[in-house]
Amino acid sequence: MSYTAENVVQSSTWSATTLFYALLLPAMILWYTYWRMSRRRFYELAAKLDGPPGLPLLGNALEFTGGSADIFRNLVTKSYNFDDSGIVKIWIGPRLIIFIYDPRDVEVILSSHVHIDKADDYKFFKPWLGNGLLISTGQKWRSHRKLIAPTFHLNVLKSFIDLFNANSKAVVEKLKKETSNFDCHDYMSECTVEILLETAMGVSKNTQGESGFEYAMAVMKMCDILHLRHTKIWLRPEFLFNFTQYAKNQEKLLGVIHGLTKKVIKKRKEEYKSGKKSSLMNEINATTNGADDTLPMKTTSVDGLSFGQSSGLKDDLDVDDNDVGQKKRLAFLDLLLESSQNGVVLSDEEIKEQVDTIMFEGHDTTAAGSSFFLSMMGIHQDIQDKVIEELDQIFGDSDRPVTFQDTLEMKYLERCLMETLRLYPPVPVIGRNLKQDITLASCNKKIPAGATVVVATYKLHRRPDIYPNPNKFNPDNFLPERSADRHYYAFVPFSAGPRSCVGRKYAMLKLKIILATILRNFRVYSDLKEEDFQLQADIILKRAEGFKIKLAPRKRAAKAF
Ligand code: HEM
Repeated sequence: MSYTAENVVQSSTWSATTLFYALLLPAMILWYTYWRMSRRRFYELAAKLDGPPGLPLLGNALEFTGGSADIFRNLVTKSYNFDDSGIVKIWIGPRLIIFIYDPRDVEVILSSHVHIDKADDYKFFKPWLGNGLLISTGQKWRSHRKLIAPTFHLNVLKSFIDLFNANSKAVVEKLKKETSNFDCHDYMSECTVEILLETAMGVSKNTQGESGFEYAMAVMKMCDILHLRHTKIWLRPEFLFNFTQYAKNQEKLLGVIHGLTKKVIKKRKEEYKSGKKSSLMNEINATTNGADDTLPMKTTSVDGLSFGQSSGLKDDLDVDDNDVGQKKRLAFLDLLLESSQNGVVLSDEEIKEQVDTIMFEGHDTTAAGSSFFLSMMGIHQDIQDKVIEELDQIFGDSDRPVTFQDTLEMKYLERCLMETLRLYPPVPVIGRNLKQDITLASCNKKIPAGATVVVATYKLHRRPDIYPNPNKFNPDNFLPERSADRHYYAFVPFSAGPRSCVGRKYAMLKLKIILATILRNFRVYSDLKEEDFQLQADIILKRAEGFKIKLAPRKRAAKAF
């Protein structure tokens, strides 16, 4: 054998490689042992919590395979085994996730000013929403929330009523062409995006044109991509996602979405510089100066009306008007622009992030809520009769637009809406990352810092000990005397506490006007029953088969005004 220089190099490379692999395995075992030991307390506390058995290393990850509807059904069915304990622990690889659905435990999380960090799953929103209100945390979230919450004050919302009416009328006109079974979600989605464009961004219908429609479509398609990334495990890592066609589509869609947001902000900024007040600001000032006296100026809440949450709960949307000075009563984008002109509170980028966040949060949630409501009406004809009776009492044969006072009188419709949000909460889970241990109020057990806690709203809302016959659609669950007996945190479709939904009152008011307008014009039917629903919970709860209903013009109905 001849020892050429080439052979010597080859054999030393080989022995170095062998040595590397020979050391790799023990190094990995050592690292893993150290890692497990450093998390010993984490594992000890986790072991005390109930949950289904999992596989080594993978944990319960295999439960998340299959289609969205299969995953949802599987998780809900398996969770029944843990109904007595009120919590379910699962592992996805090294990640510990605890689902909670006892109102006492839900209160510990949602009422806290400490546990406000969103779960890692929200990171897919980053390219779209940046550090907007939904995702941000700490001081940034606190200061922006303080700034934004007053723009959802009831007196600001009242000034949107004409726009809500005009868009409701427009959707009724579009629905007239549907003569057989169809999916109402597309209509609800388009309508909510258009309303948001007008109310939050001040883009009027006349100027929306093609760009408004293109934007609405892009928002809807972006939601689809995000939904996919939440359910398809292989689409989660950035480096794999970036290889797919979805990543390319996402880039294009974000171009459209961010393009319009930037354009609108730029235009409004120029108007501000030239001293031109927006038409929305003028309307709000007219309204808050007493043009509409259905509600005293100071009022933020109305007796007997909870605007979507237990009436005993209060959040920063319920602050007294005295604390929300006249200047702060501006429409969303106007307020952000004014703040940025007057100081350093918000940069252009931050304004863009907040506008994008409102457009996302305000659209898909409301579209799902209204589509579930229409489905319920179609299935429960006797209940629809009562809603129609109430509307006929309020409006008679008149085809006049809905006023704020009318919405206060829609008590039965409101109960149906609340019952819809109970059975089909558009946001079926709320995830938080724990930075500190918490002790569960229901059982005194601890959840360790580092775990993800998921408030399982869907399950909480169907607890048999809180809602008798919990799977039955029964609007009487929201009769005042029944609600009064319940734990405040037993009904949280809009979350609750300091990180509650900032659009809660906006959503309830808008939904009442859209849904009342539809039911003044049509009777809803459904061929399917609730047992036929294939629910999927990606981010927003939906019917996988689509929200199929049928409409028939109402005989006595007022024409769309
Ligand atoms: C039926 C309709 C709606 C439902 C069920 C709903 C539900 C929720 C829920 C459960 C959260 C908490 C999410 C979490 O912590 O992970 C939330 C947050 C939020 N919602 Fe809504 N929402 C609705 C409509 C709206 C509307 C119309 C807007 C705006 C116009 C809006 C804006 C927001 C914002 C900005 C947040 C983040 C608040 C923060 O973290 O401080 N939502 N919503």
